[in-house]
Amino acid sequence: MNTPSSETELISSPCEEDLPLPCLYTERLSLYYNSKLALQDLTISIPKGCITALIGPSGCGKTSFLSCLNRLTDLIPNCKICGQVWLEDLDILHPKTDTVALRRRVGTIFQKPNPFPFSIWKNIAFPLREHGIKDRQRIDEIVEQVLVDVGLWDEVKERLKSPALRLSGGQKQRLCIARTLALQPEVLLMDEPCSALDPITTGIVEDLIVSLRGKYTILIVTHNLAQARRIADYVALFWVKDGSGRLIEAGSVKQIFENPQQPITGAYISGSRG
Ligand SMILES: Nc1ncnc2c1ncn2[C@@H]1O[C@H](COP(=O)(O)OP(=O)(O)OP(=O)(O)O)[C@@H](O)[C@H]1O
Repeated sequence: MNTPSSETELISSPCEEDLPLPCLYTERLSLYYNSKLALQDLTISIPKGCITALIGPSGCGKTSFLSCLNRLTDLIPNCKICGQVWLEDLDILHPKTDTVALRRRVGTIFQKPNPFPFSIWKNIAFPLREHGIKDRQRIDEIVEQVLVDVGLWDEVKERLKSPALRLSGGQKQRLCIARTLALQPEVLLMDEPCSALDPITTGIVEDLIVSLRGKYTILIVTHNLAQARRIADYVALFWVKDGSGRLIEAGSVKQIFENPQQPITGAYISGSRG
C-alpha cells in the first residue's frame, strides 16, 4: 500500500510487494472546504477485493476521503479537490466522468441506516428501476439474491411488502447493504456502518462485511480499533497535522497493529494518543 512521499515521516509498507492489484489509487489528493485544507497530499492505493479500514481521531478527514472516491464532494458547496483519484483506469476527477455511473460502481453505506420509506421489496426494486431494470421477474430474482447475500432473506421473505422502517436497526443496515449490492458495485464505501448498532448486531454486520471480501473492494471507516483488527486486511491511519488531515501510515493489519512504523500509529493503537 502506498503512502505519501512528502516530508511528513511517512513510509511504505514492508508488505507492499505482496499486495493484490490496486482497485483505487489516489495521488497527492488534497481537499479544501472554502480555504480550509482538510486533507493534504494523500497518496494511497487500495487493494482490490480486500477490506481496508480507515482509522484515526475525529476530524482527520476519513469521511472527506471517502467522499472523493465517488465525487460526493461535488454536492458540497465550496469543496475543492486537487490531485488524482483513479478507479482502475477511470480518472474519477475528470470533468467528463459520469458521476451517476461512477456512484453505481462505488456504492456508499452510511453510519445511520437510511432505508427509503417504502416496503422492503421496493427499497431494492426502486434503484434497479431507476437504473433501467424494469422486468418484474428479473427484479424479483435480484431482490431475493441480494437479501440472501446479506443474510436477511429468511427473516423477511414472508413480509417483503411491509415497511422497511419497521425493521430493527441491524436489519435496516443489512437492507441498505443489499440495496447497494443490487446495483452490482465494485467498491463499497462504509462510513462507520456499525456505530449505530448494539454489539450483537454489530457482530452480524461484521460477519456480513467479511463474507463480501473478495467480491468487492471495501473501505470501512471505523473508530473501533478492535473491529478494524478483526475484519480488515489493510489499515490506513489518518491524523491531523498542522491543521490538515494526513495519511500517517498504511499497511497490512498485522503490520499496523503488531509492528507500526510510526510513533503516532503505535501511540494511537495502544490508546495513549487520540
Ligand atoms: N461540509 C464541510 N464544510 C466545512 N468543513 C467540513 C465539512 N465537512 C467536514 N469538514 C471539516 O473537515 C475536517 C475533516 O472532517 P471529516 O468529517 O472528513 O473527518 P472524519 O475523520 O471523518 O471525522 P469523524 O471521525 O468525526 O467522522 C474537519 O475539520 C471537519 O470539521
